[in-house]
Amino acid sequence: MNSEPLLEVEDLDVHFGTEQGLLGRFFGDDSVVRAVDDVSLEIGEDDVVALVGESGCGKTTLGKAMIGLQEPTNGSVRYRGQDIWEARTGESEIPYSKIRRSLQMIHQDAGNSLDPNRTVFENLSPALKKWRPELNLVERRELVQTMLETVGLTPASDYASRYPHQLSGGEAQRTVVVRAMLLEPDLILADEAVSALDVSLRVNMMNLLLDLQDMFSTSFVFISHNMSNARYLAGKADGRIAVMYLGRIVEIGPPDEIINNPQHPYTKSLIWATSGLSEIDEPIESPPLREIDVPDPEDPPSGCRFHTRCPEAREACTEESPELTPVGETPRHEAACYYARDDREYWNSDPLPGLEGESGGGSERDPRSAGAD
Ligand SMILES: Nc1ncnc2c1ncn2[C@@H]1O[C@H](COP(=O)(O)OP(=O)(O)OP(=O)(O)O)[C@@H](O)[C@H]1O
Repeated sequence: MNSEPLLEVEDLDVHFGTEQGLLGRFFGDDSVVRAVDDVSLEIGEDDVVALVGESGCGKTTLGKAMIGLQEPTNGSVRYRGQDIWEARTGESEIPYSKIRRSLQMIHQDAGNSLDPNRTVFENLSPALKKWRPELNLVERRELVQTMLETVGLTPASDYASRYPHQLSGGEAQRTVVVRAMLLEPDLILADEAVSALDVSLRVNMMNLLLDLQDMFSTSFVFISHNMSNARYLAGKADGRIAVMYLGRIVEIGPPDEIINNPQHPYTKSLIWATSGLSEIDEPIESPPLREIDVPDPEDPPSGCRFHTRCPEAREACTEESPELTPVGETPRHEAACYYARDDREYWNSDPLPGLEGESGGGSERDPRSAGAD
């Protein structure tokens, strides 16, 4: 990975106001969903990050903000040093059109993003016409067919003249991937790009994305609620897994570390929920959670947002939200958890009611009992 980041997300918030009606507004009840809250993340050249977390934790919102499709409430996203939203709204060193072309997205529902009344070539050609005006029709056709061949849609001339309804789900998805790749982007956001496919096609599709990533050195952000897929994609590409919970990244690191040496209790619960994932999997009957229900994102818990479900939670966790900090020996492994970093204030505070004396309270890791400072 090159040292200069391709994308820098800094202190990013994306908050959505919710419809309250006249009465709610009159009484000042302006509820806000903090879909993304204080997220910082760097994506390098030729870098791969798999973003995982439960439904509604903010993965798509963060992804869209990263490629300029969602306006931040606070904070910034910079592409090669240029603030994307400043570029969009005014003067900039890198024109917004260049940024737009460089940051592409592949949606889950490929079929719907193709025009049903146009052939594959006609679906793919307009973007080329716009962004590669130097190419004539013959050259555009050649390029489209070469890319169709690259993704295994052969004979390419046959596929180029098909209509979307003549494609299977996997073929439509490959067509959408070609459309994104034709623009030679620096980064592709693949939002649940394989989850709509049959299980048998998923691995093929993931392998294709990895091959393209390798061939063109394109950076990828894969959004997935599935830890196995995240591990496969980030593992093969020597990338990272970022775990999101209620708008925040709570742990990030190399896939082997995240899976076999998770530090955040939420990551542990995700791994628990995915059978056969961890090499150190010990059969635990019940989920490593105090509370199954996810809190209301309009009214998230104070302090660490996971504290209401966390088996390691102490009073300190209800007061302040821990920052992502390096954990363990492995570079690039960070967790936002007091327990993971043997925080003194945490260990000096009381376990939450109902957790006193439980094994989950982590007393055997208490650095005070080990004589740590
Ligand atoms: N345009 C919007 N207006 C209001 N709330 C929104 C909007 N978009 C997303 N949200 C809310 O923001 C939160 C995060 O949504 P988001 O779609 O980013 O989560 P996600 O992790 O991608 O979920 P999923 O895996 O189900 O797609 C959710 O509570 C969602 O209801």
